Parts: sequence; C-alpha cells; structure tokens
Amino acid sequence: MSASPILITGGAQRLGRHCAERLVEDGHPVIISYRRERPELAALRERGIVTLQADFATEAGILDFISRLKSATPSLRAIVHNASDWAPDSADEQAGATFERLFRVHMQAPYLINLHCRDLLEACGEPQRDIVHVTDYVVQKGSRKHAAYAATKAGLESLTLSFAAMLAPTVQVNAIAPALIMLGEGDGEAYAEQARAKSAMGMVPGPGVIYQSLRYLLDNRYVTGITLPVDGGRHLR
Ligand SMILES: NC(=O)C1=CN([C@@H]2O[C@H](COP(=O)(O)OP(=O)(O)OC[C@H]3O[C@@H](n4cnc5c(N)ncnc54)[C@H](OP(=O)(O)O)[C@@H]3O)[C@@H](O)[C@H]2O)C=CC1
Ligand SMILES: Nc1nc2c(c(=O)[nH]1)N=C([C@H](O)[C@@H](O)CO)CN2
Repeated sequence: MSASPILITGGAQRLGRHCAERLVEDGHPVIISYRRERPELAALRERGIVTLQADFATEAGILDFISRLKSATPSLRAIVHNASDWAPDSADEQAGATFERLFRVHMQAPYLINLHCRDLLEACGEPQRDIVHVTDYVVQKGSRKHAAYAATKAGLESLTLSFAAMLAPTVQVNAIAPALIMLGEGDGEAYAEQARAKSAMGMVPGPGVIYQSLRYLLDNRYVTGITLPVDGGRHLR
C-alpha cells in the first residue's frame, strides 16, 4: 500500500512551500492547496506534489475544495492548516468584509476540512495521523493593527483543543504558533531590525524552524492538544 499523502493548505510559497519540499525530500507524498496560479507551481508539480486550487474566502469555496480533495486521495497521513491572510484591519467600510474573510480562511476552512476529512485521516494505514494548525504568537497579546487576524488565529488555537479532544486517540491535533519567521518582500532593513529586536533571540530564522517543529509533531505519538511556540522568546522581551 502506497503511503498516504500529507496536505498543506497555502503551500505555494514561503513557509508552506518550504515544508512541502522538505516533506517530499523526507519521502512523503504531498498535496498542497494554492489560491493563485503562478509559474512557481511548475517546480512543485515536477517534484510530484499534487496541487489543488482553493479559495477559502467563502463556505462554497471551502466545500468545493473538500470535494476535489476527496476525489484526489482516499486517505491522508496529515493535514497542515497553513493557509492564511495577514490582512491589516480596515478602518473603512471594508472592516466587516476583512473580518469575515479572515474568519473563513483561519477558522471555517480548518473547521470544515477537519470535520469532512476525518474519514480520510482514519483511512490512513499508518498508526499516526496528525492535524496541525498554524496559528501565531500574536494570539497571546493581540494586535493594534491586525486585530481581526489575531482574533481569528485565536479561534484556530481554540479549535486545536476541541479537535484534539474530539479525534483522540485516532488523530493527534496540535498547533504551531510562530512569531516572525520570514520577512515580507517589501520589508526594508529598518523594519527587519525593529522586528528582530522584538524577540530574545533577535533573529529572523527562516522557514527551517517551522519544518523542525512540524517534524517533531509528525514523529511524536504522545503529543496532542498543544500549541508549540516557535517565537524566539517573544514573551521574554
Ligand atoms: N511569515 C511569518 O513570519 C509568520 C507566519 N505565520 C503563519 O505561518 C503560516 C505561513 O506563513 P507565510 O508562509 O508567511 O504565509 P503567506 O502569507 O505566504 O500565506 C500562505 C498562503 O496562504 C494562501 N491564502 C491566503 N488567503 C487564502 C484564501 N482565502 N484561500 C486560500 N488560500 C489562501 C496564499 O495563497 P496564494 O499565494 O496562492 O494566494 C498564500 O500562498 C501562516 O499561517 C501565517 O499566519 C505566523 C507568524 C509569522
Ligand atoms: N499569512 C501570514 N501571516 C503572517 C505573516 C505573513 O507574512 N503571512 N507575517 C507575520 C509577521 O512576520 C509578524 O510575525 C511580524 O511580527 C505574521 N503573520
């Protein structure tokens, strides 16, 4: 029996792409979701990564993705909910639409995918099956400029506890809560210096520390219902 694939949502770039490539290198079949088609996807497809388009901004979009995922595989070894929109709060008439969009991508999509794909995880022939929610350190303190983002990531963190209790012992459910891991394309040195200063470790580590954390959760049969901070000691500053 061939190994069951690992699904990473939002795996076309940055942290999700890094983890998808590392999982393939470690011998796992991988499925990613992507929202926007782009040339970079060709390299992932050449490595055998199955790419499924998905826009989680609506319930219909989430359910459509689930339907196509179920046509793509009969089982899953793990689901990594990585897809995310780091949208700042809107001060204008877009505020409600922004909050709703972040609720859908950070909370409703993981919720519905977990509920509808539990059978795919339980069809996995391997003894360990995992769900990993990627949240954010900012859940602990809130955010003056990303309140909707922080609140919906907090909802995802709560879903970690509920699904861990609901799915034990057949599926382990945990979260990874990063702080600054990678800078954005437009971030200058002044921002980088300010961002580095926010943590005790004073660094921008890159996506490898997220893969190390994911690997720990995928390889440990006795961990469920936790949130693993990967934040350079933000709480110490
Ligand atoms: N980067 C960092 O330093 C930090 C990251 N995190 C968390 O780690 C995870 C990975 O971060 P990072 O790699 O920077 O993430 P990105 O900002 O690169 O987003 C990942 C992917 O999410 C997809 N996405 C966004 N909105 C939607 C949507 N409505 N439906 C479907 N897919 C969507 C995007 O798809 P597409 O590009 O195809 O449009 C994107 O490729 C995220 O959950 C993030 O919140 C937490 C703290 C720090
Ligand atoms: N979906 C995303 N979420 C977050 C990002 C990002 O680029 N995409 N970036 C951050 C910042 O690095 C922040 O941690 C800096 O303090 C947070 N979330």
